[in-house]
Order: sequence, then structure tokens, then C-alpha cells
Amino acid sequence: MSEHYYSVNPTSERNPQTWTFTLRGHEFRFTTDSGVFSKREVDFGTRLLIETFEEPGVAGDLLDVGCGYGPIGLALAKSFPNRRVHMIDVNERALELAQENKQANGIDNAVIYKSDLFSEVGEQRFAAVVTNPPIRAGKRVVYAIFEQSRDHLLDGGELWVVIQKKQGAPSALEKLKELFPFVEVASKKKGYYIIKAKKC
Ligand SMILES: C[S@@+](CC[C@H](N)C(=O)[O-])C[C@H]1O[C@@H](n2cnc3c(N)ncnc32)[C@H](O)[C@@H]1O
Repeated sequence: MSEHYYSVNPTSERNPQTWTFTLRGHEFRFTTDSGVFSKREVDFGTRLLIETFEEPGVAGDLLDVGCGYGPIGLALAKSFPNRRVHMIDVNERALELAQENKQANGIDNAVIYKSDLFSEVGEQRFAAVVTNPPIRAGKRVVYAIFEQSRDHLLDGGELWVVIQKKQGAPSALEKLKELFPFVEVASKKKGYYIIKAKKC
């Protein structure tokens, strides 16, 4: 069976690598590994999403869906120390790395746990959901993230998504317009769209 970065239990041989990367003006030390998305540097789209994100107007926690080794959730936790950041993924190796990276970067306002989509998130609602979604897992999974994000946002809360034009940004925009009253492209660079969708 072929292995994907969204496997629950990657079996590929371990090859951990540690490097530093600056996000939102803070230097981070990340350890990544095989079997996890974007293992040698922070993905371009992920970085654009992190740098474009603006703090939502409503009070409340933030949620990183499909956190991988943790760049989005940990960068936002460092930038917004007064907010708690939830970070979820299905990939156990990614979750282990996210936990290790949380500790290595001295972050204490992030909680990291395994959840298939929002299955373990419970009833909590968030001020913002932020995601670089697992495009390769298919449209059904990506659109489920959009729908479940809407259901887990506070009024006035925002969903921030990065998606490449060639991976379906135009149809993702249409889907988000069906779900949210306010949708805009907050940034566009090298074929990557940062889409912000706001709930009333
Ligand atoms: C494109 S990667 C982004 C990883 C990380 N946020 C980053 O930007 O480097 C998408 C992530 O979604 C996770 N994922 C896939 N299916 C999922 C699901 N059903 N529930 C939660 N996370 C999932 C994958 O394991 C992967 O880590």
C-alpha cells in the first residue's frame, strides 16, 4: 500500500531532520521526519498563510486543522500568547513531532491531539480555524473540513485556508461562498490563494 503524508501510522523509515525557520518575526526550531508533509522546510503555502493571517476580532481559541509537525499552530501560539491554540491531525508521527516542536520552542498555550476531522474537538467553538488542508486526501475530506469549521466557529469567527489554484482554489472559493456569507481572497502569490471566510 502506498504511503501518504496523511497516513494515520506512517511506516516509512525514520529520517528526522532539525532546522530553523523564521515565522511572523520569531525564530523556530522544527524537527520533521519522513511520512510527514513538507519535511525539509516550511511549505510555501503554509508560510504565506501564517504571514497573512490576522488576529480575529472576536475573543476565543484558535484551531489548526491538519497541523502536521506544527508550523501553523505553533507560529500562531507564539504570536498570540493570550489565546489557546488547538492543533489536530490524524497522522501519529506528525502529532509526535508537533508535541516535540511545541516543547523545543517553549510554547505552553497550544494543545495537540489526534482527531479525524473534528471527531475529538467536541462542542467547542473557535475564533478562527486555520488550515493547509490535505488536498491529496480528496475533495470530500477538504469540503468536510470547510463544513465542520463553519459549525465550530463563533459568530464573527473566521476560517483561513491556503490552496493552490491548480489544486482547486476556484472551486474551493465557490464551495466556501455557499457556506459563509463573507468570503475573500486575502492574498495570492505564486498560484497560492489565501482565502478568508467569515461567519456572521
Ligand atoms: C497539507 S498537510 C499540512 C500540514 C501542516 N499544517 C503544514 O502546513 O505543514 C495536511 C495535514 O492534514 C492531515 N490530515 C489528513 N486527513 C486528516 C483528517 N481526516 N483529519 C485531520 N487531519 C488530517 C495530514 O495528516 C496532514 O498533516
